[in-house]
Amino acid sequence: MSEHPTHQLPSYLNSHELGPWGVYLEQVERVTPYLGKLSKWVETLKRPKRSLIVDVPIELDNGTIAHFEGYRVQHNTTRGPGKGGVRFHQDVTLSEVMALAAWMSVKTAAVNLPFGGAKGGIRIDPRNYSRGELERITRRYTSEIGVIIGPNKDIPAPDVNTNAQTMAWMMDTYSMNEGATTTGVVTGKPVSLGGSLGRVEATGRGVYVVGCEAARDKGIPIEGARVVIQGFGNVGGTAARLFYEAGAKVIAVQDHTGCVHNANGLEVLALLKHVEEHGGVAGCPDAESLGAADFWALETELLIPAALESQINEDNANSVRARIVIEGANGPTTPEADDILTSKGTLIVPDVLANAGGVTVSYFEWVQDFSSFYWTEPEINHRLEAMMRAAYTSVAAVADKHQVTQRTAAFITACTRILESREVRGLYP
Ligand SMILES: NC(=O)C1=CN([C@@H]2O[C@H](COP(=O)(O)OP(=O)(O)OC[C@H]3O[C@@H](n4cnc5c(N)ncnc54)[C@H](O)[C@@H]3O)[C@@H](O)[C@H]2O)C=CC1
Ligand SMILES: O=C(O)CCC(=O)C(=O)O
Repeated sequence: MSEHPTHQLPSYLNSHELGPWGVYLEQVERVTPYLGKLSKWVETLKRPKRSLIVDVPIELDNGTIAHFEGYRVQHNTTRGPGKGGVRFHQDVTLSEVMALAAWMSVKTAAVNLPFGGAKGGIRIDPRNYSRGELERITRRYTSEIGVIIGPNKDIPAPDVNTNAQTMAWMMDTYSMNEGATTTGVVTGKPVSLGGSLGRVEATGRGVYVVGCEAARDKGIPIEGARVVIQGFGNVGGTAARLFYEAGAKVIAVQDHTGCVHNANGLEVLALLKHVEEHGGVAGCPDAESLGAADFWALETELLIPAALESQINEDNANSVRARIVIEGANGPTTPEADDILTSKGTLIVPDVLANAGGVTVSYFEWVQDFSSFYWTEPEINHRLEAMMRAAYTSVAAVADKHQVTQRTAAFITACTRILESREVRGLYP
């Protein structure tokens, strides 16, 4: 009998040097023993279904031509169309987008939305470009990835440094190329274009809801609880406001401009205004500035990483003194840091559960666009909160049953759903 190398990964997929993709592969390794007979299919989770790298050329305001590298990765579409945001960041890589797409597959399955996972990105620091240049970049990128996106194929949404305006340009470009207005091709659009009420705040609201559930499990009252947040954009800023309004004390915030700290609690509304006016938290009045090492070592009930990947790692995990980590960001904790925190008794509510509020309301938006029937904001928030609570309860129950972390429990739930669908669909075209 000849030996066929059936499980050999393509070289670009198998290195643990590959940053976030390596982290994701490690997470899949950890869940495999819990998948029973379905583990036969686990290889499908270790390779993206489709990865597209595109050149995005535009004319800059000064008349020169610039080229940007863009990506769209569809990790898995077994349970439905690809779904996931588009990131504009100078450090975006294919490995990062592959991992972010894979986490979307796990996330949509963990909360049982009828989607697969996808993600996109452009390697650019948007702060260095004018609004007109960003519009041209977004439109050209949309045309380049237009062959693989669509309301039944893959539906982009906002992520780091993109917003409702970016989605409006994407929707308009796709619609012009198709010759028909197609609102359902992206979510996170302006409400005037078929966007959903509540989408802007949805991810932060979901973080708040599962944060309250986790705090209750740990016997921590939200009123007076200390909260430390990294990232003060869409996710971190909204979560900060909701915890602050519920009586928690947001004692420190870090963003790309620095860290600010006030042991008595920051004035979150004033801080949001300061960021709007100055572009970052640095220089905020009534707060002292803090070095990064001191920021991570702050004693706190809740720590919310809401910026980028691998921020809690083997260099700082030992110093973390948080009782609960709520992962607003995607992939903020490396597997090594996961182990260190877990051994210290820290409860980690994983990204694929904690930040699923955004894609949940994106799902509501997609449904509303298809039916052209729009829901009220209280209706949306009520459904979102119910789905987040149900997802938290079911992941916590799986964690309890198998005596594993909530991350492994969320992966067990999600990978089982994806691989069951894979098995019943079969492989042949
Ligand atoms: N926007 C959404 O609906 C969702 C976002 N996420 C994830 O949440 C995280 C944050 O996304 P958004 O809030 O949308 O982005 P955003 O662009 O609105 O805000 C990003 C924040 O991170 C900060 N930041 C960037 N680099 C940093 C660094 N090196 N150190 C400290 N802070 C830094 C920025 O200053 C900013 O405050 C990302 O991991 C994203 O993938 C997850 C689910 C949905
Ligand atoms: O709203 C969406 O479709 C996806 C949001 C996203 O990119 C994420 O959850 O990481």
